[in-house]
Amino acid sequence: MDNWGYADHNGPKVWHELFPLANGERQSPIDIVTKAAIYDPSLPPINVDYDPSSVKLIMNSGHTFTVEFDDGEDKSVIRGGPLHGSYRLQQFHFHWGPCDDYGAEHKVDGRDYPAELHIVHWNAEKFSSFVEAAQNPDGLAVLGIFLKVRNLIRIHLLSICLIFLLYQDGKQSSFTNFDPSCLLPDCKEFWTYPGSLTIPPLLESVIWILLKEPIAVSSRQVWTSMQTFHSSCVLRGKFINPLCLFLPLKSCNTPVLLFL
Ligand SMILES: NS(=O)(=O)/N=C1/NCCS1
Ligand SMILES: [Zn+2]
Repeated sequence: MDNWGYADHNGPKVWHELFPLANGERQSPIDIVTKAAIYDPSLPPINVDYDPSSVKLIMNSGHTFTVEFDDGEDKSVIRGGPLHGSYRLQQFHFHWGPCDDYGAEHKVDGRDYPAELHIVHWNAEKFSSFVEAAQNPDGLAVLGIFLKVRNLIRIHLLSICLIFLLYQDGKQSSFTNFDPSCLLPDCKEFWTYPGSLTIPPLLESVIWILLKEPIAVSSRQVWTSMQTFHSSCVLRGKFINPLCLFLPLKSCNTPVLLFL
């Protein structure tokens, strides 16, 4: 089943048929039961240090769109929290659903969020490549951020927009000067646990760091920008780099994103 997906015939319920790790000991995603979480005062704060010039391209992977970074040196790294040393930024991507009621991968006390951002890093202090790091229990660190909407229609619009982009399967576009730390909430309190990739091959090599505070998608802005985005795509008929359309605007202490 190379064409794994999220349908009944190739979705998570049958991934174990070709990816036995699906029945492993530290599989992600999980439901964060907040009352069962244990506060560890010895953990330092999370510290991200991203160089905007390290962004390379945005591509449609067929399951999401991924923004990739130059990870040939320690230009953009994350440190702190449960991590020993620095982990190098490799890419970020989103997960969303067919409607605004669910779509994120992790849950919090059984609650679904409409979408989830994953910022992926690998342990370049111990390993020589992402691929090698991904084979080891402390190889990857993924920073997970939940997305919420001020009113539910908005993530649905995001899905519509991104489905449009996903029809451009395999397409990619160059991209310059983007600092993903603008996508983070001001509050960096987190939950952490040892888990896995949430998509095949489901490798159990991820130290998950999930921020407690979700980021907000503005409603008024999205509606306006959706019209602009739709007309520009229809007029040009070519792959539009969606990240050049994110305009993080700080407001009420939460980065407000313009999803188009
Ligand atoms: N969703 S995820 O971040 O756990 N999965 C990934 N697969 C390849 C790089 S990150
Ligand atoms: Zn992911």
